[in-house]
Amino acid sequence: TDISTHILDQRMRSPVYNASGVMCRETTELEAVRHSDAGALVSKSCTLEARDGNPEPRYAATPFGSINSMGLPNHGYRYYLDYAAHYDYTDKPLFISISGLSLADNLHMLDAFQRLKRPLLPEVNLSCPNVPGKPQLGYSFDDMATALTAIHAAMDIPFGVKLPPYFDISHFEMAAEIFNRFERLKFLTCINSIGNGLVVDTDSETVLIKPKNGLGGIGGDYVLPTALANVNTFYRLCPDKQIIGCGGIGAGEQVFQHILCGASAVQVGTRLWEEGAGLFTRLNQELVAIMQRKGYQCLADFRGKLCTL
Ligand SMILES: C=Cc1c(C(=O)O)[nH]c(=O)[nH]c1=O
Repeated sequence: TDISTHILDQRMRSPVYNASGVMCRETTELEAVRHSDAGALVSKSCTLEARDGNPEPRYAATPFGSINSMGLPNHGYRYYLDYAAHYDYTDKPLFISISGLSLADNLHMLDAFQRLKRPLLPEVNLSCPNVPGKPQLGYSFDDMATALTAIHAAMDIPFGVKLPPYFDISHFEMAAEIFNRFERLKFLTCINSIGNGLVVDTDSETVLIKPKNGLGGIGGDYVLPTALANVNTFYRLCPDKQIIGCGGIGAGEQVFQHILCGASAVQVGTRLWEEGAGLFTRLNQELVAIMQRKGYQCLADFRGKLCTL
């Protein structure tokens, strides 16, 4: 049973890896993912300068997932640039998440990464919901089109975007029309957390996290139907791009479902935060078991083959 996959021309022995933001801010964390059974790794979204992020508590696990308002804590892009400069790309693909506070910052960082002349894969984050005062690009179609036009003009290497969840068919169509303008935009990672949820503790009658009156991005089981809808809809609307699925993955079954909906690879956030890097070994084993039960030899046997009624 072969669970390998490719993003562009880069082979992954497993289709599963971390979601940006989880187990990827420190080089020690990136190395833990690299030494695990994950098929790739992605770094924490970076900004021009290092950031402490929002006051704690800023992450909480809940019965069916998680809520976070980290506030983009990271060491600044040079830290991840150094990791990318020395990385051994023959091992597993390295994705670099970029989340500048301005288009100029994004262009500056992306240029620095492409000048490394290394096969890293930039994932431009259009969907951070937790930087106070910064509306996320993914929900402003004109601003997103402007930013992607400038990024595409500046980028010689292929890149991807990390997208927020969309919920309205016309929004799917408008977003896809924008993405399809850009040939070197090669992958779409769907979805980021569902922004600005609120989790309340009944006993204390209090929110769980400190920033933003307790509002934060929702992940985990709660978001699986939305994640699958975004994966499958962009899979159908953007046939020249690969889709990376993210959202609601806790077992091999959800890995299978994301791939069935069209994903070429999948990322795990909440479940990885809660379980640790051994998760990847478990997910790979569970995916193999499902494939064997169904008689599939490889991921292409079922990728994108979701049946409709
Ligand atoms: C990059 C900021 C993000 C953050 C964060 O750092 O607060 N949390 C998310 O759930 N998604 C993000 O994209």
